[in-house]
Amino acid sequence: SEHCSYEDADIVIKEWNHIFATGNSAPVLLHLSDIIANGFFDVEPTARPLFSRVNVADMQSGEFNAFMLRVLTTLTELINKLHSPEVLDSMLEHLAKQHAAMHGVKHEHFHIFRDVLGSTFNQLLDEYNPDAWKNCMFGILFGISGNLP
Ligand code: HEM
Repeated sequence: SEHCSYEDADIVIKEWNHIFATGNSAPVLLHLSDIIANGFFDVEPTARPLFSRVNVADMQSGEFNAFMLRVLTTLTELINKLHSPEVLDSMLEHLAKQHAAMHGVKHEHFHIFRDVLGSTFNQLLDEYNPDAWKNCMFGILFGISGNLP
């Protein structure tokens, strides 16, 4: 199924928030950020200039780490709203507008990002149910990127 069921959402919420239950989430988030950013730019090096404002030239910099933490913190907020579709949709609509205003961000980038998140979480989360994540991330990623060129 491609629909994020209540049970799928429960699984994703639990598997993601396990990071925060450890009590030492910051290094885990930074490690995930690093793997995700490198994975994304390995596949799509031409997207690097889109992130020059956040100092992608030095991916260990405070600016780039802070940017990646904003993205993962936002993803956390979205995941935690999977049971509240109206709130989730309004958050996604806001993110869709922000991303649409960034020249050069394309729908295809979100397909790459989806695959990189999937393989990263599959390897690094303590528990990862691929079907639940696939079903629920579809709505999140499509909600941000559905109207992009
Ligand atoms: C789950 C997926 C994503 C989430 C939750 C997300 C979230 C965010 C957030 C919170 C910001 C900062 C907005 C601000 O405060 O100014 C941002 C900026 C940005 N995002 Fe995303 N994003 C996602 C995927 C992507 C993808 C796949 C791309 C691909 C090109 C992308 C490109 C950008 C760019 C270029 C910026 C602006 C960086 C800057 O500040 O100069 N995002 N995103």
